[in-house]
Amino acid sequence: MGVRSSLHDAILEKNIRNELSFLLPKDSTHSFEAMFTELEERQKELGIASFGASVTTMEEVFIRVSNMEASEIDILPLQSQRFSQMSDTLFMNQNRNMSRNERADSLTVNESPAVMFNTGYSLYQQQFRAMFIKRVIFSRRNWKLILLQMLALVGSLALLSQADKSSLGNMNGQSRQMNLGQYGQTIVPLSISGNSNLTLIFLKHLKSMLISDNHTLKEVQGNLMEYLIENEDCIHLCIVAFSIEVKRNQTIFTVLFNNQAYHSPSLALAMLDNILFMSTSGPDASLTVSNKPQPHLNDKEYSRIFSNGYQVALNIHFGMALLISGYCLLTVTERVSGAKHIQFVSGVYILAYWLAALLWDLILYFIACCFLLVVFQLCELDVYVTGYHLLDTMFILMLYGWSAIPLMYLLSFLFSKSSSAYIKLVLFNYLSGIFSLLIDVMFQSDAENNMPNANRSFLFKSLLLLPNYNLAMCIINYFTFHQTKNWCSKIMHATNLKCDKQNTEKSVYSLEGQTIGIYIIMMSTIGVIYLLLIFFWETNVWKLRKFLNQYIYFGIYKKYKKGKVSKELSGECDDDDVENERKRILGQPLEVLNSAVLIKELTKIYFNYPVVLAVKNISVTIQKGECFGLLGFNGAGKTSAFHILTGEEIATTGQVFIDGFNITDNIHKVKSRIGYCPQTDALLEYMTGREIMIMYARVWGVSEPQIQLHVRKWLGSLQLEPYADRIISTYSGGSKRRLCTAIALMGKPAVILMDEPSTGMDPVARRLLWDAVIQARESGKAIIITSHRVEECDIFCTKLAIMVKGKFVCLGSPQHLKNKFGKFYILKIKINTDTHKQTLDDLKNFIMMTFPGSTLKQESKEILNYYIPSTDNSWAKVFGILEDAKEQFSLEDYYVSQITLEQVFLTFAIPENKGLNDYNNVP
Ligand SMILES: Nc1ncnc2c1ncn2[C@@H]1O[C@H](COP(=O)(O)OP(=O)(O)OP(=O)(O)O)[C@@H](O)[C@H]1O
Repeated sequence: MGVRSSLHDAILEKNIRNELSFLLPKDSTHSFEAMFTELEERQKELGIASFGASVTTMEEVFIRVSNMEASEIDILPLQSQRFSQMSDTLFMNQNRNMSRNERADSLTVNESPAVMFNTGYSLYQQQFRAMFIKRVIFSRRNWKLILLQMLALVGSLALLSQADKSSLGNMNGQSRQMNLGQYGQTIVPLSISGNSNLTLIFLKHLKSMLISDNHTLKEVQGNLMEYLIENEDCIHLCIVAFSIEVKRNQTIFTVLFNNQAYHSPSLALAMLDNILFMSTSGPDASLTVSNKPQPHLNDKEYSRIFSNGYQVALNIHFGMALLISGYCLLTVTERVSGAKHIQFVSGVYILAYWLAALLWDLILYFIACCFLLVVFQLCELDVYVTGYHLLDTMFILMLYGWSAIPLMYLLSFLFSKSSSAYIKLVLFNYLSGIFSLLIDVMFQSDAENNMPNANRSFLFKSLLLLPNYNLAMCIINYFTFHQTKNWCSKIMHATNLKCDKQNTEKSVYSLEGQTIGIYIIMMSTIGVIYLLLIFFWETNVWKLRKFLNQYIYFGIYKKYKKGKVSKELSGECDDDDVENERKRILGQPLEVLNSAVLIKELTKIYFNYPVVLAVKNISVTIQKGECFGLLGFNGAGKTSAFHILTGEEIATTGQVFIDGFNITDNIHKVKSRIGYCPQTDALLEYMTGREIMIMYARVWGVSEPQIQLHVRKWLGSLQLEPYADRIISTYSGGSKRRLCTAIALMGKPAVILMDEPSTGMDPVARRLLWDAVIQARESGKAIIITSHRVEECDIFCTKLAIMVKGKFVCLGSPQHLKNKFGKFYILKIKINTDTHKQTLDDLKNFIMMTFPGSTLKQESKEILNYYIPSTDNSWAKVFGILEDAKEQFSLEDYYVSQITLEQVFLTFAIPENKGLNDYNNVP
């Protein structure tokens, strides 16, 4: 054909779809005129839509310097000649622009054996497994946190129970020995009036008795009563006192007791009896006197049975709040970081996602409960752990987990930070437990409160929706029920206990009286209710948001901002390509358009204050095997459009069809058809690169035996193998982007969306990314990409749109845009350093005369940089003239290229500019 016939050593670099790219050796610039002349003359005959030329970029030089040829993966195998010589590259386009070389084949995923994807139940099973393993890995990597939560539960219970232990342990009355030693070292005053044998013997035994416990015997002269009242020491230390009065044939023993000491009367009498017994039976004789309360349940003890149940419930609440609230951490983190959205977009079933999470969290919770039962045992809370009670308690605790964990998941939707979610949920759990109990106690016991019965019953029914209330009531009633039963078995006729047969023989699980049946039923039920609410939220919140956005907010906005809506959202555009595309889409039915992605009059308004019109009525189609580049400045609306395409945001008006499915109506069908690399790295940072890739391979349904190979291949394709077994949080920014890209590409999506995928990547990594994107495009996938690197889009995008303030301002292939908006060539002339000033002036005059309207944009000692109008100056003419000038002015070198896409793009930074017709505005 034209290029080869004129230039034999031209190398076909790429041949993709309707686009050819040649490498032209620099030595052959003399033949360029003939080649371009032939192309221009035979343009129609050869079916060439447009063509252009560009020069080697610095980036290519950088890669060369980076020794890529030494690497196993030679990503630029065909470009070796480009770097050794300063050559021009010719692009021939038929509406499409160039692509990367086709030889990055050592990486190609297309060559590997066909990957089998599971569907149906096997896929569900695989996804459940992936989600479960993800949770296990999180717990394994954060084992300290998990352990801390468990310790918080058992620790708080153990500590709090320790404080109550005395009251809990003293349920049975204990006997007490009547012994003066129990009061420490005391003073025993003794007053003797008169003498008798008996007095002497008494004195002897009293002394021997007191000496053993180091008590002080104080013989009082005078009035004993006065001594007892007035002596400072005695006021505190005299528990008993003796008085002996000898009257003729009579000796009177009087024993006095301190009536502030609870046991002193019986103690005093016991001492006197002991001494008298020793007097009659010898010094070794002794009487041991003890008191033991009768098993009688007074009102105080009766209320203690109940209060102890309450104490356990209150103590458990604190630890449970610390433990249960922790189950929101991963859920909030995944949602906020966008990792959950990527998982759903990759096709994870909602059921698999939540049930796997619940199963693993229940396993962890079960382990914590086992520790808790050990603490019950250690705290002597026998009623919960003896015999089959252990199983009952475990059953109650597990039911609480079943109801509380889904509630934590549900409430986690309210938070946007995991740390604040945890703190707030701890408070919620603790306070809801405490206050619900308070309300219960207040309204149960306060017979005088004048709340109507209906309201009271409503209040109690509402409390039953709180897992914490149900747990507390189970703990309390279980304790009370068994303690009451215990007491009833000891005292058959306890007046204040209901010990009748009906009460003592009923089951603790019954629904009547102070039992736990109703709470057990409620915990089982609300667990299911909360799970259903989660599924409802996940599946229907979309519809609710759609209704609010499209009908309520937009309806109101339209009413009050009629003028703005008709002006800004009309969809009309000055650019004929944008307008034609819009008309084509509006004028043809969906089936005729038959595109992988169809965006039809899409508008996105953020109804915040102030209202932001982010996307303003854009329409475009993207076919299979096409790569659509969305260019725009910061805040142009690219990410908003992306969010709508992935179902993260709701379109205010308009429709988006992905693979034929309307995303606004059927978001769930669309999801498994998208591979998405978001703007921010939505990775699970506690996993390794390999682990996350394996997880996504399972999510996509890659058959188990093929997973390792498939993952290795994708890790290799983006040169991630060396870091594959490192935790993602230790990756560099560029490596994280590569991983995100690999995840977006690895499945079997029909459409791949990439939001600034190359941000932070070095040139080598970028090349790898381009190769991977090109391979995906060639395999028939539709790709939509946003990037601030315009040259990147120039390389692999087949269609481009530049977005300014939410609108498309131009649309078409890169070559088309360059031809349309860049009505000039860039000419760089390298002059010899020894060129005379006169010759230089002659050269400048020559250029200005030969190419009228040219502008000298830059001038340095060696280089002259001109912009030459392309109208009336064909490629052939320019090359012909410059070849002559090269000899005439002894130029060292020159090259001509068309303008870059970046220059086209930058012109739109000035809104008044409509392309590059006035190249004084060109940067
Ligand atoms: N959640 C939001 N709430 C309110 N306004 C928003 C929200 N997200 C984006 N915007 C606004 O919408 C406009 C478009 O933002 P968007 O993020 O889509 O731009 P972009 O082209 O992706 O920018 P960048 O290149 O910086 O990523 C901006 O004015 C932005 O402030």
